Amino acid sequence: EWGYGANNGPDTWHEKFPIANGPRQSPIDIVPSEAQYDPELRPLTLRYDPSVSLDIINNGHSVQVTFADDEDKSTLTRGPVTGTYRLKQFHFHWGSSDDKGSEHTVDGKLYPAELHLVHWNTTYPNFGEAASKSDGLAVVGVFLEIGNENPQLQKVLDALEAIKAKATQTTFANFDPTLLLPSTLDYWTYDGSLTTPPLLESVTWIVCKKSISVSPAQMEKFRGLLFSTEEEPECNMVDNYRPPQPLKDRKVRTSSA
Ligand SMILES: O=C(Nc1cc(S(=O)(=O)[N+](=O)[O-])cc([N+](=O)[O-])c1O)Nc1c(F)c(F)c(F)c(F)c1F
Ligand SMILES: [Zn+2]
Repeated sequence: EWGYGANNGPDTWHEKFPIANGPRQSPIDIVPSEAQYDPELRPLTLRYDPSVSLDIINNGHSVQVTFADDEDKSTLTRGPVTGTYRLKQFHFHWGSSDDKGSEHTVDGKLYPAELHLVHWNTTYPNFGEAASKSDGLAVVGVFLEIGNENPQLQKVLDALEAIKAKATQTTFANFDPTLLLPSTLDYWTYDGSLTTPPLLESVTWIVCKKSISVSPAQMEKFRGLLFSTEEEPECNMVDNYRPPQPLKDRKVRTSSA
């Protein structure tokens, strides 16, 4: 089973998922001076409804909050996409120390963590169908930076005690992910992939320029999670990030000059 360890980590994924060496893999190092301002890019419109948040899961790779996606209640529109994309889940990637943890980097800078909000294109019947199409998914990435305690993030962290081990979950109702977003939604965008197997090249990445805060104590809460099940020896869930991949024949566009 793939993971982030020495024997099953990102450098081995190509064995079962050859697309790992494909033309549009994620994450990437974002170089702001090389990003192309595109005046046709519209503001990103995120409209989230807390009533459709369902549960919080330790899936053995990350902590994920899932949403009911049978109606257009939590959507992503405009920005670099056409049509309507529905929020399916959000999750995080983080490090074993504050000097690493994000998947995207900016001029080589790593952040302590990165939030991913995963949406699927409603021109397709469901998430699984969309995930195999080149315009099927849109993931919003938000960097977490060490600073003041983040009260909205704390609601997620307070639920972690109940889902310490892999394959555990609990209900997580009335959570509004809007409160996890930065104050302005200027972004970089490029065509990429899932950053975990199956690494499908179906993601329009929308990486926010502004970060949100996380305190050192809050980072420690993420690090208390386990990759391991209740039956296995404890293995802390840390460094669950894929390193940057070759840009190859791609351009990064920016929504603001
Ligand atoms: O649902 C998925 N979510 C997902 C994506 C990422 S991601 O880091 O790749 N991402 O896109 O942000 C990270 C985590 N995570 O919990 O760490 C995730 O759970 N992945 C996924 C899948 F598991 C499949 F079996 C599949 F068929 C498919 F189409 C998928 F897209
Ligand atoms: Zn992710």
